[in-house]
Amino acid sequence: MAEADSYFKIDRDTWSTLVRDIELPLTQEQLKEVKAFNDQISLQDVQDVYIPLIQLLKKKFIDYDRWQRDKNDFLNINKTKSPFIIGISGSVAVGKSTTARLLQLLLSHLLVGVKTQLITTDGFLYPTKELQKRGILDRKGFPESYNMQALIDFLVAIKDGQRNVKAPMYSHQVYDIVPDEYEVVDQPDILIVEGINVLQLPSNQSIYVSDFFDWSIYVDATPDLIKKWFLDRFLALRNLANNDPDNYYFKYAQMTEVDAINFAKQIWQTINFKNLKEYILPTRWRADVILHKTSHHIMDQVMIRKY
Ligand SMILES: Nc1ncnc2c1ncn2[C@@H]1O[C@H](COP(=O)(O)OP(=O)(O)OP(=O)(O)O)[C@@H](O)[C@H]1O
Ligand SMILES: CC(C)(CO)[C@@H](O)C(=O)NCCC(=O)O
Repeated sequence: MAEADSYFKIDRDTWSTLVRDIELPLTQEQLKEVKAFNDQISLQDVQDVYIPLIQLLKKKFIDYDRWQRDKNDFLNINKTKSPFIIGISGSVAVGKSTTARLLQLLLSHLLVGVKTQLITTDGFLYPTKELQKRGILDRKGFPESYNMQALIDFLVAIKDGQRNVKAPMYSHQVYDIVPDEYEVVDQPDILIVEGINVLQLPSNQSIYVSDFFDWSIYVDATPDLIKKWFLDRFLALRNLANNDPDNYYFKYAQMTEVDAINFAKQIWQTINFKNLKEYILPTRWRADVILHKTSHHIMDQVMIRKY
C-alpha cells in the first residue's frame, strides 16, 4: 500500500535493539511505579518498546527546543517558551490514554527537569445536554460531537506559553463533562494531547489540531482485538458501578451479564467501530509513529515516518 511505503516498518525484536546505551535506565523503584499505575502493563514492553521510543523522542525534543531558541534569538524576540506537543490518536479503547499516561510517567523519570503534562480531548466533547439539543447523542465521539474551536483555542493558548490554561474534564463513569472541573496546564515543556480526533481534518476551521503537534503517535490494532478490549473495559466499569446509582454503568450492573454484553456489542458496532472505520482509521497515515499492538496489548511493530 502506498501510504505504508512512507514508513520504516520495524519489528519489535529489531526495535528493541535500537537502544543506544544505558543513558536512560529505569530503577527498580520506577518500574514498581509503572506497575502501580497499571499492573497489566508489560515491563518487557516498557524496556523493549518505550525506552527506544523515548530516546528517539528526546532527539526530536532537543531539536525543537534549539530551533525555538535560535529562531527567537534571530528575531530578537524575548518570548515565553512554547511547549513541545505530542498528539496520540487511535480507536476508542485501543489504549491511547494508557499509552499517554505511561509516556508521561516515563518522560518524567527519564528526562530530568522536563515538565510533562497530559490532557485528553474527551473534555472537549459537548456536554450530554448539548448533544441532546443538537440531536446527536448517538454520535458521541464523531467529529460533530466535539467543540473543535474550543480545542483549537486551548492549543493556541498553550503554544503561546500562557499560564494556567484550563481544559474541561470528561468522566467515563458519569458519561458526561464534569461541570466546573478542569485540568490546568501550566507552561509544561511537553504536553501530551490524547484523543480519537487529534489527527482529523477540520470541518470548518482553517487550522488543524495537528498543526500544533511536534510529534504524533497512532496506536493501532485489529478491530476484533479492540472490540474485545472495549467489551472487557465495559464489564470492568460495570463491576465498579454495582453500588453506585449515580454511575452511568449502574443500569448495566442491574442487567444480566449477557444482556450487558449484548448492549456493549451494539454500542461498539453502531458507534465506536463505525467511527473507527469512517473517521479515525483514515487518519493513521498522518502520524509520525504507528505503534501496533497484538493480543494482550503487546506491541509487535513500530512504524516511523521516513520523511
Ligand atoms: N498496555 C496495556 N496493557 C494492558 N492493558 C491495557 C494496555 N493499554 C490499555 N489497556 C486496557 O485496555 C482498555 C482500553 O484502554 P484505554 O482506556 O487506555 O483506551 P483509550 O484508547 O484511551 O479509550 P477511550 O478513547 O475510550 O478513552 C483499558 O481497560 C486498559 O486498562
Ligand atoms: C468518550 C469517547 C467518545 C472517547 O473516549 C468514547 O469513550 C465514547 O463514549 N463513545 C461513545 C459510545 C460509547 O462507548 O458509549
